[in-house]
Amino acid sequence: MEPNTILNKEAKELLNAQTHIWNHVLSFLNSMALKCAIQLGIPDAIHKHGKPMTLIELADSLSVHPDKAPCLRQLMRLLVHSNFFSTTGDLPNIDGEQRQILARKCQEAKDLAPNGSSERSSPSGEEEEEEAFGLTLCSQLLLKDHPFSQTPFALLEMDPSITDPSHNLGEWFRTTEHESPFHMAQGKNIYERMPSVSIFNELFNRTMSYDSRLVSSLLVTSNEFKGLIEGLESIVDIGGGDGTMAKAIAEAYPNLKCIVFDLPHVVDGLQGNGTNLSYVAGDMFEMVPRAHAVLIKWAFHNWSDDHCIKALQRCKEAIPSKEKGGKVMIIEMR
Ligand SMILES: C[S@@+](CC[C@H](N)C(=O)[O-])C[C@H]1O[C@@H](n2cnc3c(N)ncnc32)[C@H](O)[C@@H]1O
Repeated sequence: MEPNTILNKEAKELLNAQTHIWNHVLSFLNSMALKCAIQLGIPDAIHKHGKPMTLIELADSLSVHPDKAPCLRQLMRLLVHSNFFSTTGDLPNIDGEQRQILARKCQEAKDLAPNGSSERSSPSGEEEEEEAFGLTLCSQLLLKDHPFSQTPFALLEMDPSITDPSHNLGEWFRTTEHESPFHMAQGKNIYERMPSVSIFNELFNRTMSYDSRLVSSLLVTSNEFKGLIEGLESIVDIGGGDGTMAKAIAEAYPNLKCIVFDLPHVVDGLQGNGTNLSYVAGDMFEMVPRAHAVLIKWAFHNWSDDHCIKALQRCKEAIPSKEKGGKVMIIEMR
């Protein structure tokens, strides 16, 4: 092998390693860019427009200051790269002078537009920007009114109360008393904290409900699920939240008795359907309502192995033995 080749390979590997580190260090910007798109309402603005939007139209409809239009373009480029938006035109690099032109065009469009709308006829005689940003399936799932909207999930997981504790992960490893970095930061685990922060509680339950809508729409009528619940008289959804999943099951299988079991602050005040859906409040580490099967969807997600073993033991006590048809169904995080 040529010495030069060896040197090139090493140099390449070195640069790749450095790039790898940089990508990891900066990957939080992907999350924050997505959060910003949600905060600005970009998916809904494009959806409302009914067709892909040029940058100028977008900046105008979002009330982004014209000086910030070049930054909005960078944001959109990043989000196109991450497959959140499509683009009809090329996305060429723009230099300093082009940036100024873009900011000027946005300002002109804004000045000319009647009552602040983005409608304008090429104000400076220059060619209109060709690139226009459209929705992809991923950004459709971020629309506020989409039945499977992932916006609550995104806002929940990127809430500072969830992200801040991870800055102290190293410190957490050196302590014994805290079960999680969240616990170390707040002095409580997420479920103990929830009842006292109603906005967070509401966002959390909404997040889970939207996820259950999506999962239940795919799962409940599948042949695999039908096979699993065949012959069962009752099922209890452990940590079943607001009951979105159990409701879907109860509707699809009117002869199956469905129980939603969750902590009091989640299920208190929720009403069953008077026939095959009911709510029970309690603690899965103490006692689980009796049923022929237990369904566990994301319910063990925030708990230690010891906690999960304890809750599983309670679940086993609540159902008939396997020989008599008892079943534990676990639908965990993908
Ligand atoms: C991640 S959420 C999952 C909710 C629902 N299964 C879903 O997938 O949409 C976890 C649920 O477990 C509940 N939970 C936490 N600790 C519990 C306990 N000790 N007993 C019963 N439910 C509990 C929470 O209140 C929350 O609704």
